[in-house]
Amino acid sequence: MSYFGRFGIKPGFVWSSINRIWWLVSLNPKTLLWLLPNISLMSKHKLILLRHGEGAWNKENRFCSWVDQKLSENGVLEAQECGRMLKQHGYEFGRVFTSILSRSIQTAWLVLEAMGQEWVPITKSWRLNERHYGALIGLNRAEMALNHGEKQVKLWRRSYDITPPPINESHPYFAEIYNDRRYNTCDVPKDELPKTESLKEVLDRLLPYWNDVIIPEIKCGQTVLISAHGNSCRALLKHLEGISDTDIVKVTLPTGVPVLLELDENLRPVKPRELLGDQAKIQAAIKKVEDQGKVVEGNK
Ligand SMILES: O=C(OP(=O)(O)O)[C@H](O)COP(=O)(O)O
Repeated sequence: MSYFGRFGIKPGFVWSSINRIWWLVSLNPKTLLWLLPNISLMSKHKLILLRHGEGAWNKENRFCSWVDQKLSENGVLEAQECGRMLKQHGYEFGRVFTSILSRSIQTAWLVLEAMGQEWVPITKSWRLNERHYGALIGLNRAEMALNHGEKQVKLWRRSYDITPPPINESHPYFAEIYNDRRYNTCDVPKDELPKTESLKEVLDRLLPYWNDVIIPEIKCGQTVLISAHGNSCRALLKHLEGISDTDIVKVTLPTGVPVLLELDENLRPVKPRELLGDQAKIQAAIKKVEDQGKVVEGNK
């Protein structure tokens, strides 16, 4: 799909618009002076999506998902650095949204603290939780790749509509997750909470929250930070950027790197997403996350 196609813009429309603009400018070059500032006005809202800083199980290469883990020492530094960078860029958040998992909440606290914006309201919902990885929770990705093949692990991790086997009561983390009282506070009964999810199912449970709770804040003019997880952020990116079911496989987010989306008044992106920070470091971090699903050399 073309770049414009991702945003639902047909190629014919793009060419006819370019021709029309060219025609206007050739009639009167001063049109350019009017056009340039107005193009930048198309961006009405700035939204920051953030995968939390590194958690203890990111480091151990285990599927963490709904297991509640705190940030590692490195994750704390990543979140603080992210806050300092957002402050330098002049961001002033009006609302922050997190999941109900500690690593996303702790990241939001550290970011706001580094920005001197601790007072900004934080709203939490299970609907921003990481994808429920079902029976895969707690397992090591590299060992899974050795036992099931790298291709299968990539399908489980990155495909749109493949659902891993569900978690059941014999799973070592079942009780820890479902006896946790945070799940009594959800807007669905505990026994209706997921036992596994594809990315599609993450989007299905996230969208009502995005539409009913987050969008109204953005439309009121608030600059919003969503501090969430690799896959809940991927699901939202897929929705906002109109990424196809096949292309979403190629999207991987590193920890602690803010993703800037500039949206028009209808909350459609006006330019490609921007991962803020040192681009070489960001590419290396993305590769590191992708490589988590590969067999470790010595074990082949
Ligand atoms: O807990 C997880 O994501 P998170 O660290 O963003 O919360 C998942 O285990 C991420 O795994 P993945 O990168 O294999 O999708």
